[in-house]
Amino acid sequence: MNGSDETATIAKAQVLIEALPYFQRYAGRTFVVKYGGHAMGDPAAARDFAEDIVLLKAVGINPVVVHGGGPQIGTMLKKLGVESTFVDGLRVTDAETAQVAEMVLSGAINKELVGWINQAGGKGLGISGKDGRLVTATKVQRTVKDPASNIEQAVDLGFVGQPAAVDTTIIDTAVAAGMIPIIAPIGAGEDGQTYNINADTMAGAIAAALGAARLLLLTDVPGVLDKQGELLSDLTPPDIERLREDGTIGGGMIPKLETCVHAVEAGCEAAVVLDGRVSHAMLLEFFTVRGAGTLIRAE
Ligand SMILES: Nc1ncnc2c1ncn2[C@@H]1O[C@H](COP(=O)(O)OP(=O)(O)O)[C@@H](O)[C@H]1O
Ligand SMILES: CC(=O)N[C@@H](CCC(=O)OP(=O)(O)O)C(=O)O
Repeated sequence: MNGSDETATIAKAQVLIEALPYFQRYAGRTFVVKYGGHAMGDPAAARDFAEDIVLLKAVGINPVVVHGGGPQIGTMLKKLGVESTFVDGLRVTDAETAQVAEMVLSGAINKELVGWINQAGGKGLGISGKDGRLVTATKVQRTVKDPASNIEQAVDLGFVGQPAAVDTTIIDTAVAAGMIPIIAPIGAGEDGQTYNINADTMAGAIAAALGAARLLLLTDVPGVLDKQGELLSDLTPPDIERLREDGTIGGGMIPKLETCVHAVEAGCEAAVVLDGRVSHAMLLEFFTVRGAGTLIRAE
């Protein structure tokens, strides 16, 4: 072992020693982790992510992974010559787009993630919201303001769904059998219609239904930032409302934080927005005194 290997090993051991009380505190609890499509782009980071998930399982925590894949769906649609548009961060989904989204999310990405988890020594079980009737979806209804008249008008997003009911039996069964559920954000309606669901929304609904100790949203920023770009480390739902009103948060951060508020108000203990680009970001968040990212708790 050379000098720099030794230093790295000592640093890892120090993180693990610091982590011991946290392992005990969370043993037997569920962590729902949303892994976004952007974060998956870097194979080294993906390997670290899979190792962290398997480590959580090894120390007695039950990780449940919900993955995205927006950029990957976009690439496939482009190859097929299909145009994609978004309303409030949601992909307008016609029948062909729904088919492509299911193929990319439930087929390619889901199985790739299962592969990484298995390579890291875990037992991944790849499913979507359809399996075991995990998520029954209903169509999302949205309105947008017409800039000319300032009047709210209904906009049809097609087959974009939201979880209306969550039956966690398949997750409970997989966890009891020592597996790590890896969930694609696709659901079916009562009538069997396939719905494309925003991955943050899917993760929040599952975290709420499981009464998870944590909902973790791994994204491409250090957390929620103030107007000066400084990290806001603790937020409550009223803080989030204020940040929204004064324009501090925008874009994709709005649905993300809506999901966090919904989850913590519906039974998840706390949600965290953190930087999925940072190596071992989850371990730093959970198992160090300093933490990382933005923690959101109900008041
Ligand atoms: N106050 C804020 N703090 C951090 N990010 C913000 C804020 N307001 C808007 N954002 C945007 O939200 C983005 C994260 O949301 P999104 O792009 O939907 O992430 P993901 O693809 O990981 O789901 C950031 O990259 C940033 O551009
Ligand atoms: C309705 C809707 O927008 N669904 C998303 C599902 C994937 C997703 O949310 O992936 P990320 O987390 O990587 O963005 C989409 O079609 O892109």
